[in-house]
Amino acid sequence: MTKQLPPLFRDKMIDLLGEDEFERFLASYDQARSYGLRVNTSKITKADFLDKSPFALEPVPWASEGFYYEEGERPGKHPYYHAGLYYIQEPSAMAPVELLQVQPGEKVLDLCAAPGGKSTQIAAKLQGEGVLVVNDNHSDRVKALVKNLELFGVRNAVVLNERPERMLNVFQGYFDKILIDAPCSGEGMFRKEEEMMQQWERHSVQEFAAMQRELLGQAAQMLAPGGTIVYSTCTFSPEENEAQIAEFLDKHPAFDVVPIDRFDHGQPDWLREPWCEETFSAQAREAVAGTARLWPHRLRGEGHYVAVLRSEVGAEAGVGGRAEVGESVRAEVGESVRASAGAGRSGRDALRGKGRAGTESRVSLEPLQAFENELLRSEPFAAMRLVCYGEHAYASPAGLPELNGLKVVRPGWYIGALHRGRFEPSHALAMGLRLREAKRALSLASRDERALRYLKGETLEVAESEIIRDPEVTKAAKGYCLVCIDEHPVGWGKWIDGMLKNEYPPGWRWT
Ligand SMILES: C[S@@+](CC[C@H](N)C(=O)[O-])C[C@H]1O[C@@H](n2cnc3c(N)ncnc32)[C@H](O)[C@@H]1O
Repeated sequence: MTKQLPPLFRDKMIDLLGEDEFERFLASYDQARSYGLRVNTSKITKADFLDKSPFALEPVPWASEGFYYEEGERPGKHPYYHAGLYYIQEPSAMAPVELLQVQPGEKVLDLCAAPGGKSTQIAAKLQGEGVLVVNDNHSDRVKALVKNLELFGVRNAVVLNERPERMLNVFQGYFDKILIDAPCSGEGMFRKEEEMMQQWERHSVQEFAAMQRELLGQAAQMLAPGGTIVYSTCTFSPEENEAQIAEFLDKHPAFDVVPIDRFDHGQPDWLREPWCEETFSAQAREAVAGTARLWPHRLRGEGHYVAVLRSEVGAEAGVGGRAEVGESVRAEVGESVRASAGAGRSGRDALRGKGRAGTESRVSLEPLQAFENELLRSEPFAAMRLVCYGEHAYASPAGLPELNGLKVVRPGWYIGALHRGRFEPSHALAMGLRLREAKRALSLASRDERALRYLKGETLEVAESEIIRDPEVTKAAKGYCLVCIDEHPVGWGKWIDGMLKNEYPPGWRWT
């Protein structure tokens, strides 16, 4: 393995680390890597998960919900994975969100979010309260992001597929917290993913540094006064790390670095030729010592860099000044979602929406209301804004600005389709519910062979007595029911005469 490191990378690391430290660093490439998962505490408490965990777990010291599991375990092949009880995540990658210190109720942006590892971590910290906007400019990667958020049962996320410069006017000074998990040269991932080495040879560090500089400036404009940005990369190069932060601090005097004590420090000494120009202020150079480096030879995880940047409480909103948008933000018919109904019940009998052709349509909400009355014990959308996109209904988190003109992939929690007078609940709705919220449900034990058969998409034999319902409220067993495994929702089924018709989506099935 060590022989295959790109020679230029090897030479640069010797220059940065010195011969002795480099030898220790190099030896880490021959050591086994660590594997991690993070418990979804919006679905299950850590204690309950540890009680029923089928894997031997050991806490990741820097991530409150993170655990190491042993090589050879296959957490992706367990019904609890399909129930969204955890996310499989490299342990060092858990650090940035932990350092963002997200609190329930905050407005949080994950600017470079796909495939969503850190978005799901933020969502768990928000506990369903507040607003989570996640964005990625890569349209294919956004699909995985949507799937991971749905699997995690996130209710309060909006998914965008935008270039950040087009978001500036809409979100000027809006967010309490912003994560920039920046596109980078990926040097810290060489051990985990060897193909990153070929990618490193194709793209220069300078190419990524230019993108990172822009992203930092754009995030500053979308941050509320007193807000926090966490900037992270999975690379070692000072050009993409300390130099980005020093340059940002010199350009944005309203920001300070919040020092991180838990990890090795950032390296002011590396702010020099041949890696960087030596033009940074003494203050900025000193401040980068408060940023963090996660080294694969000094902890159980891959290589990362993290900086926490806080803006002054009294700073002007959008501290970078007014948004400079290269092109005007225009409405994209068919891409944007018109939100027109309030959250109140009275405004819910019909929704005005936009169809793909851009024609205004009125969508009757009666079938959705009938479904809620029949199936849902709680009112999960009560504090949200219902929006329609063609036939598709979403519950959007309260307090969002109008998103017109932006490429919105999900304006909120996807509830289902209103089609020819019927309501078809979405898989995302099932994943975002709890067993206690359903008036009709089936809970299979994970050891019951039908649990796996359900996940494979098979029709099941289910006795009427197995359908959980409160006879006071719902007498009939017939119809939609929330299917759970060990009481955790995994999807919908339709029960009739001793059979459960399987509604588990084909793209999600156990293979
Ligand atoms: C390091 S990855 C993010 C990983 C993700 N945070 C996670 O934890 O799963 C960086 C992401 O940035 C996206 N990206 C690159 N340039 C971008 C830009 N200008 N704006 C938004 N996203 C961008 C890439 O498509 C990529 O998905």
